[in-house]
Amino acid sequence: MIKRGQIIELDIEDLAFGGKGIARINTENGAYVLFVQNTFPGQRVRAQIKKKRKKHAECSLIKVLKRSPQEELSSYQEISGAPYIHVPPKIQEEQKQKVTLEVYRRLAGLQNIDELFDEFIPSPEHYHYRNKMEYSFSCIEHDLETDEDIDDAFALGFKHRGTWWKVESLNKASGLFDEKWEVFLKEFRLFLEKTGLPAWHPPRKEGFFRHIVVRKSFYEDKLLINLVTSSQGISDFNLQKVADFLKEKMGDRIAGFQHTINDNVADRAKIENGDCTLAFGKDHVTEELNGLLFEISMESFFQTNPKSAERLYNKALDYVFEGNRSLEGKVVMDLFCGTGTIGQLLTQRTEDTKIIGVDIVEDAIKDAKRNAERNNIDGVEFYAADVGKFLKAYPDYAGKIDTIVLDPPRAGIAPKTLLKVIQLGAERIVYISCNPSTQARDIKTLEEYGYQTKKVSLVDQFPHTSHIEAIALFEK
Ligand SMILES: C[S@@+](CC[C@H](N)C(=O)[O-])C[C@H]1O[C@@H](n2cnc3c(N)ncnc32)[C@H](O)[C@@H]1O
Repeated sequence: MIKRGQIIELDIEDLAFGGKGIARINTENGAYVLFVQNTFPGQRVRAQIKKKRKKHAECSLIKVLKRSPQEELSSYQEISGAPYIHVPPKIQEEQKQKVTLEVYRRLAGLQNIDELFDEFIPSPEHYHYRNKMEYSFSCIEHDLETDEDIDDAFALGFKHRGTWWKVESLNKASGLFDEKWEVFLKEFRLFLEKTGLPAWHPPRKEGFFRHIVVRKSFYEDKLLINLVTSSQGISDFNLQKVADFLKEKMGDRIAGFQHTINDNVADRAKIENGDCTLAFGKDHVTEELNGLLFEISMESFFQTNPKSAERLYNKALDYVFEGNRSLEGKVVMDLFCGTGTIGQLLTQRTEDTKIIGVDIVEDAIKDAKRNAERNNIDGVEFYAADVGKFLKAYPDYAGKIDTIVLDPPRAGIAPKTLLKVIQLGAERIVYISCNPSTQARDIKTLEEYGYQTKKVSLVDQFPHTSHIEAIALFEK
């Protein structure tokens, strides 16, 4: 019988939601199922047993030993964040649709999901679609050619799958982000290495270079660069020299270059936070969505695939207005509104509608207010608050809200908050989710309290990953 920690070779036969490949083995107690994250049917893989249950085990992928016959080797460097880079996009999309609809059937109890399913909306671009990328430095490098670790290295790229300390240097474009920048990254790494200052040592929590965060505006075709370092050895660091090198090599593609000193060693600390100096340019970029302009600073949330986000928002608004409804004189709530994009886009389709946006992040609300002003939008009010607390503090909204747009984070809506949302008694709810499994759980509750699921669409915001965005329409 298999044991936890054991390393095993498996043939992946099928796919489950969340990028979990399914393998089966025979044991003395009968057939046994093993799920291996980030794998694809047809692959032979080496995996490690992480969690063992009576009838199944969860494994982590160590290495793909044989590619699936459905894969076509792409010229991009495979990174842990894009396990399906070699699977043709059309096949990725078919698989995503199949496994996601199964989640609604199984977890939400929607046996008629095939009838409710409206459409699968692919990403307009399958490559170079991301508008933000975070690269890590480490002096422990995982060498992709030899599959061995190198200490005292100067690696810059992405974490080796399943580790937080080893980095695989990016030597060519990943296919996800700006190609010109990623081709340049190797040259930038060699330049930074020559400063003599060390890359971060994650286990020892010492070193100088920690991360590079890059934001891209497709509208301006510009990049905002944030170099994050510690303060260890800062007196030997010449920021101007780095700025000059960036200017020389990337020219006016760089909107701004900032240097952040972050000495916080907590693993989950937000890496962009810390003392920030703007070396040149500006500290934000501007993106366009459906004709409206949004200023995005380094820290604020913005949909990662803006071209696909336009399709997502259009579909969500189609659901809000479906059946030629008029929202004139009505109140709409945009809960978990981030920088307020949905509420602002909604005003393009209606007049004299009051929109209330709520998000817990104060900076996002500040951005939302500033962007609404810049786009000359009236009738939208934004509040920085926890949605649950906000609804508790304003019980008078109950019975007065016509439509609610919900777009919670991956973890979904806290059960108590969902009940408060239901108590508002809105006629219609449009629920956007980046995690259909938590959405499916919430659908069960919504249906129990009298909301009927009318339609579900899927939007592929994240090609080459297992992630998918869903939009569901509910009516009372
Ligand atoms: C998926 S984003 C939605 C953003 C927005 N709809 C958009 O498209 O830009 C989820 C948002 O929920 C916010 N959030 C997370 N927990 C929250 C809470 N308890 N109350 C209010 N907002 C919360 C996050 O700050 C984040 O902006």
